Amino acid sequence: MVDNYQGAGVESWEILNCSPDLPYPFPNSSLLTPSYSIAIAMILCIGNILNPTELETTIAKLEMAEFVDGKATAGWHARQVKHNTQLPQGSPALAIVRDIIDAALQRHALFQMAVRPYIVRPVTISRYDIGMSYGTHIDNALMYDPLMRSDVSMTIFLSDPTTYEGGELIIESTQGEVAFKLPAGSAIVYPSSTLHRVEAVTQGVRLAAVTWIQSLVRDPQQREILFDLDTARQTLFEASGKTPVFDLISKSHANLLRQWTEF
Ligand SMILES: O=C(O)CCC(=O)C(=O)O
Ligand SMILES: [Fe+2]
Repeated sequence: MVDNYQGAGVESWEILNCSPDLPYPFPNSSLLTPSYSIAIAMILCIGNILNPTELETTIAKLEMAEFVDGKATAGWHARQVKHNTQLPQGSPALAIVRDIIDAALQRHALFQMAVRPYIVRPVTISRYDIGMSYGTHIDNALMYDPLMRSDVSMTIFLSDPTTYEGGELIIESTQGEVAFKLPAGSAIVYPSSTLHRVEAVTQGVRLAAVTWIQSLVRDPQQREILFDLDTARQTLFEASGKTPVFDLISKSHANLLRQWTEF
């Protein structure tokens, strides 16, 4: 088996345009259109990570669940700026929602292709009521149970963005800050190496699932090259089948993957 994604219909994948200048949602059926608008490699917004049924079940579980102070799971420095609540370990709702999201991530071809997950942490479910925020921080590089390195951070937005004010995820780069607030059920994946924060919620409630991933390809620029090559060869395959050009790109893709993976 070469990989899981060969021949997958590119049209069925949905990349959202992350550009803050454009209204969301901004579904984009072409994988060839750049979807990341700032200089950090591999910031990707993925539409409909959860389908409507999964989203509905998740929200129903969270509406009845009890949340606790989120400081417990932050590193000693992030704790100072973390003002939110989370589902506690042992919460029945957490177990159900984790299963739903885990299954959704495993079957999602675009997530798999862009992130190349080796270890995906069980999600944390957070809730920001009015006045809550999470100030600028860097995510822990190493995480335990299971022991892993965080390469990719992910937020799955669970609340309809029209139901709350504020709560944008802000990612800092040398070129400035970019704000993300995605439709419910959509996700952003971004390198864990970035400083980021969640703006204060000023109206409504922001629910989100966050997690961290150790990738088979730790370098975001290498991940981006592999993603672009994979996208190009699959688009070529859709257009003209298994041509010699397709074979050449597939060869380069496979051989770079061989050079750059670690586990
Ligand atoms: O809720 C978010 O969008 C991000 C939260 C975050 O940065 C974290 O939990 O480390
Ligand atoms: Fe974070």
